[in-house]
Amino acid sequence: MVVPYKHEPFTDFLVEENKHAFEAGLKVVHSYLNHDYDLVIGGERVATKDKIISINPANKEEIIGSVSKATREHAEKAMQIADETFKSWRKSKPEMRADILFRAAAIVRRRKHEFSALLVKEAGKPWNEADADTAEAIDFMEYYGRQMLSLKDGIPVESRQIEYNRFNYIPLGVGIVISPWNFAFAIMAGMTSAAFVSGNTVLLKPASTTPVVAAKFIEVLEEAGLPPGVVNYVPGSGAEVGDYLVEHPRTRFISFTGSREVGVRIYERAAKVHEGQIWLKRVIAEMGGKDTIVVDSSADLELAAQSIVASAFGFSGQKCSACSRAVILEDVYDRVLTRVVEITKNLTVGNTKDSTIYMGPVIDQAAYEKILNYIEIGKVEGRLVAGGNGDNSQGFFIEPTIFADVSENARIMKEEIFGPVVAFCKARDFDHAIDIANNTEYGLTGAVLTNNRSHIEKAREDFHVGNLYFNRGCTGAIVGYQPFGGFNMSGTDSKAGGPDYLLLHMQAKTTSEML
Ligand SMILES: NC(=O)c1ccc[n+]([C@@H]2O[C@H](COP(=O)([O-])OP(=O)(O)OC[C@H]3O[C@@H](n4cnc5c(N)ncnc54)[C@H](O)[C@@H]3O)[C@@H](O)[C@H]2O)c1
Ligand SMILES: N[C@@H](CCC=O)C(=O)O
Repeated sequence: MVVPYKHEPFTDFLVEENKHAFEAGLKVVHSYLNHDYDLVIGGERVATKDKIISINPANKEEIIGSVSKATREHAEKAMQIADETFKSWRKSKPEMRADILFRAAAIVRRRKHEFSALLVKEAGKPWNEADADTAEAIDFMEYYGRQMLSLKDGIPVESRQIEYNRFNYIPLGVGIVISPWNFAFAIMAGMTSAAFVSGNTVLLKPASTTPVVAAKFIEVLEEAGLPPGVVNYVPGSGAEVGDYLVEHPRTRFISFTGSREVGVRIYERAAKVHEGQIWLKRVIAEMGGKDTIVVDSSADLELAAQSIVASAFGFSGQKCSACSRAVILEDVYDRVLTRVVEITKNLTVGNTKDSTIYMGPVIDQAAYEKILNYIEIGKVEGRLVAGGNGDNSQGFFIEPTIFADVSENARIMKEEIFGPVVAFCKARDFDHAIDIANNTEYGLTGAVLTNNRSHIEKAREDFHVGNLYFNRGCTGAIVGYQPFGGFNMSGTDSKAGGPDYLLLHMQAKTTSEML
């Protein structure tokens, strides 16, 4: 019997011992900086001349690793191997597949601070955010392993006296896992684990800015006993390898997490049936957000201000769940804004190798430019009350930025910025606040700060987001506790870390035997 699932606790870095343990993790990562990582196809290492160079976004000079870059030929080879491996893997015992995940989780837990330190280096995460990312990766493995055990015998259905009916879930086939850089470990590991524990084989294409943590995860899976060919590691260009695999007739499903733009492209391309294809591809797509915190007049205003700051600027606002719109009822608007500005002006920005830094860099030059461009738009659409500047001399740093008095139809109220920028908007009353919150094509997360029960009930019914929180911020869902996924253009609401997630990777089969 496995012990009941419980989420991995977060580390308190005020405890000296934990701080030292994390520093030791950073040293381990330093010992393998600038190493080469090969593709892994059918268990074989394949080196290519063309490389993806992964750098530290806080220090452009520091190379995290050079990663081989798959071409279409490599992708084709990996597809053939995954397709072949599926013939045996689909019949492997679910208990064995779950055991591999439990062992992989145990290996990561033992090397927890090393993995988090790698996220500090490769993604520019502050220590607490990196620690949460690693904890979530462990949680996904522990949770999906248990989910597989609970689904392995199917669900009872009725039988008449003359027959014996069964209803079981079987795997789909080869899945393409395309992961983002912002939860470079958790989301990548979660999507991959769900796919293979359900009996599918996988081609994993991680984000090009964070491929090293994915290479390390592959090593963990090998150590945990995953047979060759079940998960194949094929980092490469989205346009070249991504499109090729999405359109491949042997691709059975695509599990994607990333931007709306790429998600829609994948959804459209996957819908086309190609020659030789004998199924309709399934697409699991989790995309962007434009998430809102609503504060009413009855709220604890200090809690509201702290929640807005943490949700807007944690990991530099680079979360699909980040608060990029604060909608405040007009009678408390000035007080909340003043307090948020005050807290924000005390936040530290810099290289997160130092544990005391609150906010690190944004991920790369393209993100830096895009965010600064939105800041320029914000200067026209609102009143700049904090931040507004960037510095990319060493890394890609942008100050936490607040715009006040932004109209509900402004671009910075509608478009995902994916950086440390929050817009404040005034609402006449609570109904107006919920209308503003819903006035976007996304529907991922939201929060309401209130002590008014009827406002809670109204928001529960009318605030149209996949993850709605009361009296807290809008980030930080925990696997198995707050299944995560959004409505509308935020994706297919697949609810990662929830009880239905594995079913998206399987198909139900009914068998009926006459007695
Ligand atoms: N809803 C969620 O659960 C969730 C979680 C994390 C991030 N996100 C979203 O992800 C975005 C940030 O991540 P990102 O910058 O890595 O997103 P992105 O869409 O740029 O990239 C995501 C992945 O898609 C790949 N890709 C790019 N073009 C492709 C193509 N043509 N075919 C196939 N794959 C292709 C990328 O290489 C990467 O691996 C934000 O919009 C954020 O809101 C959503
Ligand atoms: N699951 C994370 C967000 C993932 C997207 O970036 C949260 O709940 O904050």
